[in-house]
Amino acid sequence: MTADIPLINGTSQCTVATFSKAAYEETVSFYSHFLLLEVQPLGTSSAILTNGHIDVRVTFEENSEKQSAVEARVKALAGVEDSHDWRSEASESLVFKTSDIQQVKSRIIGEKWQHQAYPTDLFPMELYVVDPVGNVIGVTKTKNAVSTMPTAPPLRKGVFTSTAPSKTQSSVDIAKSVATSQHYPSLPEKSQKDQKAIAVMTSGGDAPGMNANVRAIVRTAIFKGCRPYVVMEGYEGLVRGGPEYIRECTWEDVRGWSSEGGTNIGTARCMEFKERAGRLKGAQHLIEAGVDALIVCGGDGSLTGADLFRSEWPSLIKELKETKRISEDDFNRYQHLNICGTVGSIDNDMSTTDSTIGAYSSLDRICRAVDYIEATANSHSRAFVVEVMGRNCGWLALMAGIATSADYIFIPEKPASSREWQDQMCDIVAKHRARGKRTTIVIVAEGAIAADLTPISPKDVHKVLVDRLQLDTRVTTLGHVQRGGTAVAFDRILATLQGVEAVNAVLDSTPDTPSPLIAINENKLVRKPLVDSVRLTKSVADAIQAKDFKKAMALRDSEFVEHLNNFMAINSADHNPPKLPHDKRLKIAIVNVGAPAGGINSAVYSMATYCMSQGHRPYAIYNGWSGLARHESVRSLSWKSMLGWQSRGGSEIGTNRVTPEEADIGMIAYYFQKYKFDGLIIVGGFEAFVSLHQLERAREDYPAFRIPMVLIPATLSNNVPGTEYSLGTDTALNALMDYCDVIKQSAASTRGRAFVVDVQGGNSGFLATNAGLAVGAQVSYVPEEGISLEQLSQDIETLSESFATAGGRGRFGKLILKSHNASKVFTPEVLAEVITAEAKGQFDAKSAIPGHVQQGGLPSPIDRTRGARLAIRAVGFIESHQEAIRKARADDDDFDLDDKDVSATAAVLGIRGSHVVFSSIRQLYDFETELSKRMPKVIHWEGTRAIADHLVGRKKVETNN
Ligand SMILES: Nc1ncnc2c1ncn2[C@@H]1O[C@H](COP(=O)(O)OP(=O)(O)OP(=O)(O)O)[C@@H](O)[C@H]1O
Ligand SMILES: O=P(O)(O)OC[C@H]1O[C@](O)(CO)[C@@H](O)[C@@H]1O
Ligand SMILES: [Mg+2]
Repeated sequence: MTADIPLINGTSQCTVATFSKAAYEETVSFYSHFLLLEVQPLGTSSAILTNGHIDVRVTFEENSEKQSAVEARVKALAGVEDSHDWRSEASESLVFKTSDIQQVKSRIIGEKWQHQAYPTDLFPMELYVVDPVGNVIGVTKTKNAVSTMPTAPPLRKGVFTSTAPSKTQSSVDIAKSVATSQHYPSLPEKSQKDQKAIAVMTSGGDAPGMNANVRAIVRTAIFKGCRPYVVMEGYEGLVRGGPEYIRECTWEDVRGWSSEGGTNIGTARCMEFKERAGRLKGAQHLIEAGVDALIVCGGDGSLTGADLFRSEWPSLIKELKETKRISEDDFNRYQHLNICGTVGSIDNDMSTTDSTIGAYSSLDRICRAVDYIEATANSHSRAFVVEVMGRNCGWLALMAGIATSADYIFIPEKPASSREWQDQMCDIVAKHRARGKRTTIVIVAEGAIAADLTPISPKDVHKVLVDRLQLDTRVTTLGHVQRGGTAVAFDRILATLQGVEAVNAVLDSTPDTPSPLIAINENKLVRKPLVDSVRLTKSVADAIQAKDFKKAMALRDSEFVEHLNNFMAINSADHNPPKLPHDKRLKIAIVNVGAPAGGINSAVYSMATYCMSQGHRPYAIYNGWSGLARHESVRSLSWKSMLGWQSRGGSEIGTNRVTPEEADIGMIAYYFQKYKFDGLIIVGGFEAFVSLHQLERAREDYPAFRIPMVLIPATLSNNVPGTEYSLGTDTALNALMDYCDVIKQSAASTRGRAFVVDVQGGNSGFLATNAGLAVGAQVSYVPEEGISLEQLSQDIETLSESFATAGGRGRFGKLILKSHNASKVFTPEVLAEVITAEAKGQFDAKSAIPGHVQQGGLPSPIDRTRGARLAIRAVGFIESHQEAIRKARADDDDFDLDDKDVSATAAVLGIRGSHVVFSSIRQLYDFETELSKRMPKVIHWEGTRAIADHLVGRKKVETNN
């Protein structure tokens, strides 16, 4: 059958639609072959179905300026190679094979539906939806590339038989014909052949964040025009097979999952999969289900299994073919196993990634528990031995040790002989007690061992503390509490972004590309070859088994080693002799500037204790620059005075927003001179950034500032140039996320309600964007974009559609996050009123103001441990720049501020991509800062916004700026 679609002049600006989002999705999932065409004002296009081929014709106006851009875009959308001869003189003709139609579908439907990566900058457009037999079954709107699909009967048949292109027939006419047609098309058999099916499974111990990972994979697969599947119960589901265990999934199936703990698709430890026979069944079942690609979210064991499965695949399918369990066709089609790992495990034991999904949630549970224990331990002056999980890996114990300033930790990577650990632990604990500490916390990793590989149990430790130190001691085994509860913000965001990246990786993969593992290094997602990560992970375990602990440490990721060294240095502060000789010992000051942020106290505590371990003298400038200028508020920090700071929120040494120039820079220089500071660490946000700039400029007039100075960014706004991460952002994100979870629950219970939440962050949309991603908010409005009327009405329309689709069924609470500075006119109250009015009784909206709750109470483990790490790096910076600045300082007349080596001695310590870097304040202030906005020029989280939108199906209106 041949059906022609009339040519349409695409200049029409009307909104045309034929079906609702739900109907659209239903249609898409019913038909496997769709073609969406775009029609631009620049030209015309048509599609003709001829015997298994779709012939797309694109005709461009002569000499159109945008012609080549459009042409390139059409080519890209169609997935055609450059080598295709798709142009002829008068009109262009592009012939797709039927298999190519899928490409068109997957690219265009997916992208169009979510409006991502669409050429909105090029032209307004119209879209046709054409079913496999050539019927136009939908036309969507033209203006600003926003497709509007209000509720209307689905699947109206509209067969256009005119063979002569009609330039007068508008898209409105077409839509009307479609909508008023009385005939429904006979629905063809679902053909899934060429559409990629992507399955996801969770395996091994469950980990908070796995659900967010599954949600992101399912929705991104749909977004990309693929069919998502879930494999229930981990490898057990693969081995059992069938539709009960390998299930196709829909957009709605995963609604709300990012806020749920555990894994909703089940997990297992499957012994059968460890045998070849089990994997053979798994391969057969995957092929039977038509799955093209498998994403495994699990720990080291699961990914070892995945890697083995991948390497064995050719022999597995060969055997399946020879034993006639799969057909020749299937054998040919499933030649390669397209597999990808997203690492989900609380243990954080996979090499090559800094963090596994779930590890920081587990750490959060541990830190809370130890914080609670501290109170009772303090009351009774008791010792507690706390056992934490981590079978072969000490990451949880180590990080908990830093975050709670535990007295001693046991981890499998650094065992000692039985005598050694007993002596060392008793020595440290006894000294801490002698200096007035009333509590003792010892953290034991589940897999702790002595140097002869014999396990060390909490009972063994308890016995030593009682027998040798006569301490009143209790043991607490935290157990599965550590795997329970919902994921922290970091895990939700990591899991979500890794899920999106996993689908991208699967779609990019060719038979020649190695199977990837999606890792994170510092702040950057990276694809690593799965086989290498598995090999490296195994080599750590092998080295431990071989008692080669040095090698085990060397094979561990560098961040792990850094944390361990830091823990030992901080912990030895009060009793080991200082490391550095007298002539290398310095006087280092620390000051807090700006609003309080989680992790600041940890930075001060770690800086001071690390200084002590090195032999430096740490000073605190209390109450910021004004405290110094007015009251000479400088005190040297003592070990005992800082007990418990690690886990406290706010700023123990006091903070405010006053800059040196506002306070009195001359007085500040005088006190710097008086105390003979050799280095300065500033912890704070944008005012701290400005402070560092002012001090650096003032070096000209005040030699006292000719010392190394470093800023550790700390602000929930995360707007300090030179870093992608500021202390306090994680604490704030969690505080906001917890708040949102609670009100979302309320909204969901009421069924028809949306909340507009006011979010802090100055001119930075970081908090709103990332919290939006973590809680699955429908919309986030940020200062970088503002709130346009068009976008607002589009968002209200989308909200209405969603509520209409839900029809009062199911848990359906909606959140709208609004950065406080996104709009002065649209306050949360006004937004809520407008939305309620526009909803016309269908639903209502309320405003919610979390306010300073967002500054967080207890600092998150991420902020505590990063605070420690960055503070110690900052001290290292001051140590390593002494020589350069001393030389420059020697000749006062010749002190050259602009000398590169000199300006490098005043820097911001930041995380940029996969690196921790020091960037000179001069460079940042002069070239990388939008001063009037108090923002960096480059917004590093911009890409996250598009992902957050596509995961909730938000439609974006094109803006001209
Ligand atoms: N060497 C292997 N070969 C084949 N399959 C394996 C292998 N190791 C593990 N698996 C499969 O992966 C499953 C989960 O592995 P494991 O129990 O080690 O958990 P994990 O993925 O490391 O997660 P976690 O340690 O966080 O609980 C196993 O039950 C088994 O089905
Ligand atoms: O809960 P299960 O299956 O007994 O497994 C416990 C193990 O799983 C882990 O929690 C990892 O998920 C390990 O830390 C622990 O040893
Ligand atoms: Mg494991």
